[in-house]
Amino acid sequence: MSKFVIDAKQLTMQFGDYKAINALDLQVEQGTIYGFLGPNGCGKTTAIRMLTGLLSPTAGSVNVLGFELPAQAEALKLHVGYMTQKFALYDDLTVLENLRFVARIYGLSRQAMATRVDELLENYDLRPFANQLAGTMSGGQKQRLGLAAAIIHKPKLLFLDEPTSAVDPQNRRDFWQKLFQLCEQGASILVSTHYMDEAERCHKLAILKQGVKRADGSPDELMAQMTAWVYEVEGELLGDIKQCLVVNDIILSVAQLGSRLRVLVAKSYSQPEQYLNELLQEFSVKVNAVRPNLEDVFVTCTSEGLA
Ligand SMILES: Nc1ncnc2c1ncn2[C@@H]1O[C@H](COP(=O)(O)OP(=O)(O)OP(=O)(O)O)[C@@H](O)[C@H]1O
Repeated sequence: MSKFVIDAKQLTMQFGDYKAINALDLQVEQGTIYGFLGPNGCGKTTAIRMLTGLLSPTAGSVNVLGFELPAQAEALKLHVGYMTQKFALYDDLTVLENLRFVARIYGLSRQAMATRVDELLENYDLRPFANQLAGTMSGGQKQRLGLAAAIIHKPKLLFLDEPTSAVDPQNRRDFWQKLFQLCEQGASILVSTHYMDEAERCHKLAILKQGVKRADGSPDELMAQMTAWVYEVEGELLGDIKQCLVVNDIILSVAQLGSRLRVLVAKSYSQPEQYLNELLQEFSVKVNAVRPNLEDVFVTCTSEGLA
């Protein structure tokens, strides 16, 4: 098998006149966590549904774990796990009943089911809730149950669609720790997210906008390839300073962070610091060059008007 667990070429999904995914090329290496980052409605779920074989693309080709989709979608199902955005288990079954139910769907024998369910109750801190109805659990507990159910059949590839949207930062950290453990055991993971701290944890990621991949690579590569300079402007009258900056074409974004403005300047301009100082000479300001972060990359890639 190729070293790629996902190899998609020119994958396209058209709903009527609208291209939800437009000519997506994607390669995900075995044993890695790959992130899909993008604003609401950019096509993350649609892409994941095509990569799991649940949705047939209107054009392009995709090979997942050696299976050609959509032709071999049925055979692929036993080898992948999929955790959807919303809790997809039964609220009126207990934790134990839910896990046993999913185990039966995947055809685990009685003995294998008992061993695996016990293992998951332990590893995912679900034992104290084993006999509690799933619908009465907290967001974090539901998320652990959702992940346990998605991996009950030990899939080689796991798809997670915004898995942490309903949990607090500590639960998010714990959840990511589990993902890294799964990776160490040989699984590969594709995860969609809105959170920059999650994106930074991925080995590689793609930034999507309106169905088009705007950039991909490791977080470090993406930051190095950024097409904008990043500055922070300190001073008084930040509202007026912002107004003065945003009307300029080479300023891609201005965002207030407490008592500073974070300003992205197009890299096509060669003397950005001098430019900012001249532009803001009527104000008393300090302009500092700073290191880009993933949020800057995201903003640059998804800004309106960028080619
Ligand atoms: N079955 C469908 N029929 C028509 N349009 C659809 C269908 N499924 C998705 N879309 C459209 O495709 C676009 C992408 O939707 P998708 O759910 O993939 O985005 P997303 O990036 O997952 O969004 P979010 O982050 O909000 O979950 C949206 O404009 C959506 O309305």
